[in-house]
Amino acid sequence: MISRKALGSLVCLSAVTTLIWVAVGNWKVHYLPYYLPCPEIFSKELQYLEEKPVQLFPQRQDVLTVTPWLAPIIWEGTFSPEILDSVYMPLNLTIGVTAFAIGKYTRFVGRFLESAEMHFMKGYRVNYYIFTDNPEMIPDVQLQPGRRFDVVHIKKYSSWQEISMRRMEAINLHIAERSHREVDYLFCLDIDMVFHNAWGAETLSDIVAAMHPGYFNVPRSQFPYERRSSSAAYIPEGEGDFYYGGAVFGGLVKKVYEFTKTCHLTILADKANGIMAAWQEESHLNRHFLSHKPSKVLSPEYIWDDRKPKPPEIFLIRFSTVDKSYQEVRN
Ligand SMILES: CC(=O)N[C@H]1[C@@H](OP(=O)(O)OP(=O)(O)OC[C@H]2O[C@@H](n3ccc(=O)[nH]c3=O)[C@H](O)[C@@H]2O)O[C@H](CO)[C@H](O)[C@@H]1O
Ligand SMILES: [Mn+2]
Repeated sequence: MISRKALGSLVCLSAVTTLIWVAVGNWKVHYLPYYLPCPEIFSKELQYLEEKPVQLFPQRQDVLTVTPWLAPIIWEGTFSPEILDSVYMPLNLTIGVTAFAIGKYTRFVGRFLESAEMHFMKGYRVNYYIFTDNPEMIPDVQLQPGRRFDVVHIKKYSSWQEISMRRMEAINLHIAERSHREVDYLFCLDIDMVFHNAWGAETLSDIVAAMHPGYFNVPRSQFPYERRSSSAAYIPEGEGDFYYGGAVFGGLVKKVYEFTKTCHLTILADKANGIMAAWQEESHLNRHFLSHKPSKVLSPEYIWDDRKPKPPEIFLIRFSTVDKSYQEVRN
C-alpha cells in the first residue's frame, strides 16, 4: 500500500513538472544535428580571378611509373617540363654528353649532333665529348650559344665488342682527367642514334638507366642477362628488375665516375678469366644496376629503335637507333 504521504509527493512532483512544461510552453524536442546545417556552403570554392584552380597532375595508368624502390620511371604525360625547368634552370647547370665514333661510326656524328641541337637539353649549357680514333672525320656542326663540342682522340680496338666495352674505361678516365671539372651531369650515349623529340630536365637524377626497347614488355625470364656464373656480370634466374640498354646511362658526373669504374673493373675481371659477357658492357651495366639501383629510370621513349613499330604506350619517341647495316659499319 502506498502511503498517503508518498502519494501526495508524487502528485506534487507531477504537478510541478506539468507546470514547468506549460511554462516553457510549446515544448519541442531539438536534436543537435550531427550534420552541418548548410552543406552547400562547404562545396563552394572561391575562384579568384587571377588564380587557376589547382589541378592534380595527370598520371599514366597504362604503364609502370615508379619502381619498387620508388625511383620514377619517365614517360610522356608524367611530368611538367615547365615546372622542371623552373627548378633546374636557376641552377645554371652544364650537361655533358659522351659518344664514341670509332672507325666507320664517324658517319653517325653529324645527324647525332644536329638532332641533339634541336632536342637535347634545350636552354641548358651542353658539352659534347666525341671520342674518336679519327678526328679529321668529325664534321664541324654549328652549335647554339652555350653549347660546345670537344673531340677526344682515343685508340681503336680491333673488335667491335672491345670498342663497345672499352667505353667504360675511356669515360671513366675522361671524367677523372677533365669532365668532372666541366659538367654537373653526364649522359653516355650510343652514336648510331638520333633525337626526334625533347629530352629535358626530367632525365636528371643521381644515376639514370633506360629500359631497353626490346624487353620493356616481356617477362623477366626472357631478359638476356649473362647467365654463366663464371662471369662477373652473372644474374641468376629469378633475379633482376628491368633489362636496361647499354646505349643510354647517365647522372651526376661523380656517380657516373663510380659507375663506369665498377663496370670497367668487372669487364677486366671477366677478361682475366677468358670470358666476355653475353651483351658486353650492357651485361655488366645490368649486373651493376641490380645491386646499385638507378635513382631514375627512363622509359624506352629515350632509347627507341627505328626498326620497331611504335606500340600504343610510347606516345613520343625521343631518341632512337637508326637502321644500319651491322655488317657494313663494324668491318
Ligand atoms: C640500344 C642499345 O642498348 N645498344 C647496345 C647494344 O648494341 P648496338 O647494336 O646498339 O651497338 P653499336 O653497334 O651501336 O655499338 C655501341 C656503340 O659503340 C661505338 N662503336 C661501336 C663499334 C664500332 O666499330 N665503333 C664505335 O664507335 C658507337 O658509339 C656505338 O653506338 O649492345 C652493345 C653491346 O653489345 C652496346 O651495349 C649498345 O649500347
Ligand atoms: Mn647502338
